[in-house]
Amino acid sequence: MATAAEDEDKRRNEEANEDLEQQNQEEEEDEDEDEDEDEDVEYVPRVPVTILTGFLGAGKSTLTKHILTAMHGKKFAVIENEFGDVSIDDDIIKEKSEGQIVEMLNGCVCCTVRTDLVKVVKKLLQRKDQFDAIIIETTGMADPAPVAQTFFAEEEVASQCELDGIITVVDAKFILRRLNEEKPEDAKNEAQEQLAFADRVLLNKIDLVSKEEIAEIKQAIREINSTAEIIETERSIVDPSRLIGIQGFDLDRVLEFQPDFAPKEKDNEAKDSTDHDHGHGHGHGHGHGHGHGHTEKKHDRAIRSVAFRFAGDVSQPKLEGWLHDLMQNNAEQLLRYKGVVAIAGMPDKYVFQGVHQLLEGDFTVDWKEGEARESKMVFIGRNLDKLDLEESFEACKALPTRFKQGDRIEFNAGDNTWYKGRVLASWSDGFAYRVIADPGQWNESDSAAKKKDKGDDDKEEKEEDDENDYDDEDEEEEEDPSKSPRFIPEDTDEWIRALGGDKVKAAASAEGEPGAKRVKNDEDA
Ligand SMILES: Nc1nc2c(ncn2[C@@H]2O[C@H](COP(=O)(O)OP(=O)(O)OP(=O)(O)O)[C@@H](O)[C@H]2O)c(=O)[nH]1
Repeated sequence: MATAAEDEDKRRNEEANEDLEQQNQEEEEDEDEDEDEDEDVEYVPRVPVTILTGFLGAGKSTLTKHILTAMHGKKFAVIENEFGDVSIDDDIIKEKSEGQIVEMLNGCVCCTVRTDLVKVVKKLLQRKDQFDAIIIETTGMADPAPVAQTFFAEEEVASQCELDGIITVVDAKFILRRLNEEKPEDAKNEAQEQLAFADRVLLNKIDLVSKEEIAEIKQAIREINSTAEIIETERSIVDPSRLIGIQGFDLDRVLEFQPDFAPKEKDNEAKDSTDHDHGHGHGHGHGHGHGHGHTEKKHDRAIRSVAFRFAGDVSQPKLEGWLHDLMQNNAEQLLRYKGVVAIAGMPDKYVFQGVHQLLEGDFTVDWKEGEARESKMVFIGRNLDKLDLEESFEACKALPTRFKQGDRIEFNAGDNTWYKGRVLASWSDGFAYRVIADPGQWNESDSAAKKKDKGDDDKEEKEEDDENDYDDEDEEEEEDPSKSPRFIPEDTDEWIRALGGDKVKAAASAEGEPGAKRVKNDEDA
């Protein structure tokens, strides 16, 4: 026969489930409404933008001309960026580009003329019905990052344009020399930088090098950027559809990326990362190792890519913290990164990508049935410490939770108050737990008392609240933990504990045992 405690337990469970059902129904209704609203919004496609980079004389203008003539039926607006006032490329390109729009931009697009770039793009957007896409040919010395950033950071530009990809043209004859060039402290090696950002690499002028040299160059490029496709060309001749419309910056497309997980790389990386541990922030890696043996050269390069993959799920709050820390501490070093992550409690893949601190992340498509949930990512940057990245990411792994569905617990609702309640689900919607408080856990007089205790500092705020009774009621409704389920970010004693947590802890330490013991459900009833 059921005891009174069991009956009470059953009743609370039923109430909690009813609440949950009602909430789910409301959420579904909201979603339907959102969809209806979406249907009313006119969808205006954004103008794709391709950035062409590559060292001086690599073959960028040759490529631009080729695209303009070979991509029949498409119209482009080309932004030509040159250092000097005399625009030679302008004339050459205009010759080739009947019906295409060519805008010149003097000065280096990544430094002095960034605001000019915005102006030129805005001007072009006024007649965007006249072209299908924009191509920006940067000067050979340009850093692609600020150019790319313009298309995220400038609101008007970002809302009408989308970065399609960064194409880096490489001069096969000189690239190794450029990559190994020693630079003064703090100076950037532009050739490394341009390769790091690339979504596609055009290995041009292959007529000037041997097959063995091509293999060596590809290896050197791979060390810097393990994800970009390398296309060998002569006179920059390539099917333009391999370069334009690639959606290299599209989050969904990032799903398709396959970082090169060559096993040999792993050994090198581990060694490499310790090499770089001692030198932070000063472009180390140029200064030592003057030998010109090929193995030595590898370790001279400050820019490299590190890629890794992990099986299993990660915790969303931990991942967010990790990405936040990365952006705070390493944004300058991180040139380009992409990742696909399995988040505990979420059916869809989380995809992130970015350039320096401009991180974009979103949930995209679902994990397929039977597909192994795993996380894979690649970081391309300066002086990256692979071990550190791997270890810090591994710390984001979702650990098994202590409590299971139906367990009675106490939880912290973020107001330093412990509420008694029950676990509705674990690893739910990216959080460790979804819980609901027992009925009557929260009441208005407690809340008023808490507010009073907060003292005079909040007086102004309170007056504002009084003026706006309607909003106030809404807020309190939402904050009532007895009415709506709460999400608990982490399975720690700071957020969730066994019923009677403090008492249990005291008892446990009195017995000389570390930590709290689990409490049986019926002990509380
Ligand atoms: N041998 C050889 N020469 C090439 C090839 N591609 C381009 N060139 C030549 O290399 C020179 C430089 O090419 P451009 O296209 O002007 O190079 P760029 O990258 O635009 O140069 P900058 O604007 O100065 O940065 C030109 O004389 C081209 O004709 C190639 O595949 N093989």
